[in-house]
Amino acid sequence: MTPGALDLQAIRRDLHRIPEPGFQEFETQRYILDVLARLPASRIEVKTWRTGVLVRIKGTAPRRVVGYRADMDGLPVEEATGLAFRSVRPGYMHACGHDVHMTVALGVVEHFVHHPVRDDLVVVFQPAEEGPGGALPMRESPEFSRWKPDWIIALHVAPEYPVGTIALREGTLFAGTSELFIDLIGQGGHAAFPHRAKDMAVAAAHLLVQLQTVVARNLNPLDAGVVTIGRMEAGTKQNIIAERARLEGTIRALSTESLSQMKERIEALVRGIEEGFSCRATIDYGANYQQVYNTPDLTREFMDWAAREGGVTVIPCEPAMTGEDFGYFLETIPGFMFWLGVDSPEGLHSAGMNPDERAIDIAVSLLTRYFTWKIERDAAV
Ligand SMILES: CC(=O)N[C@@H](CCC[C@H](N)C(=O)O)C(=O)O
Repeated sequence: MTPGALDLQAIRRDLHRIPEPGFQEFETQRYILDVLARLPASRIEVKTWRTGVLVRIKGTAPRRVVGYRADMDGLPVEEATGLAFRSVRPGYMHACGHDVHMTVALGVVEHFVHHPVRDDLVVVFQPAEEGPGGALPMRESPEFSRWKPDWIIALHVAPEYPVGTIALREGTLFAGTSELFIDLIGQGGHAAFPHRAKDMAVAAAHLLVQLQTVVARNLNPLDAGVVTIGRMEAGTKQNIIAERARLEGTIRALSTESLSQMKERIEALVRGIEEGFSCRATIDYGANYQQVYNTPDLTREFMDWAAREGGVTVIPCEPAMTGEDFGYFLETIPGFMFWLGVDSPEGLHSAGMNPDERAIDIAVSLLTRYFTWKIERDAAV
């Protein structure tokens, strides 16, 4: 195989067709393993962890291990891009760009297989970023621990930035998040006799509105937080009073303290609903993600290098309320994440999300030149 022989556009389109839920990325994993099998075996070692893949590319005189991470899962979104290579999985789509992330990672692997550098490079394909979170259990696994990088980076596609740009900042880039699942249990009954029932549709409607005060009336306006209920259901039929209701959402904040404060407030509101509507309620916080905190000196060094030699426009940006379990890698390993401009007409998690594929080559070139420069520069110091 000759350098640059992988057709990255075709790979991205193949991956785009087969989005899978977190920890069910079986076909995606097989596909990645097949692509890796097309590269010369002498320089790479490949391991699997659950539905993820870890690749170690041997350095020529390794002193350190450099890490790069891509995520793998899709989202429950019915694709509406009209693309010829649209998802073949009804109701599932790569609406968060993980198909692009994996393709860039494969491009990075291919480059370093043919252009080895001094240090070992570990490229991680991590499952379940959208939930329930693959980063923390992967980080704690023996497979990852044995190859633990000394520093690690990752990117995320950014629909709102033009191709040829990247955006990042030192310190907090993404919020800390917690999923939120609230179940309300009342008493069902005939629609004609509300006085003999405990209507959880009405209770859920009240709670939905009250939750809007958690940030607006409790957090310091100079702190950032968000509560979104993305799914709500109640009842079984139009003429039966709903015995049960469920609200599903996510809460986010830029500081751990604010996230705890929001949880306390939610719990107080839910207790109030129990009292006011004579019902029982349970709260489940599901998966919680650590903030993505970019190591300041590494990030600054990368921003300076990228503006000078990266061939991209570097945009210093504000933190975003998106979440990313990459924050768990950054909790114990220095590194950073950056936004990659892909100029999509519709945003992340939308049915029309359609990244400009030119960003793939730009990212592979940026990353491979940066790793090469940094590894050589650090070896010289
Ligand atoms: C980049 C991005 O969109 N990430 C997701 C992460 C999901 C976290 C978790 N499942 C939650 O909903 O809190 C995001 O929604 O920001």
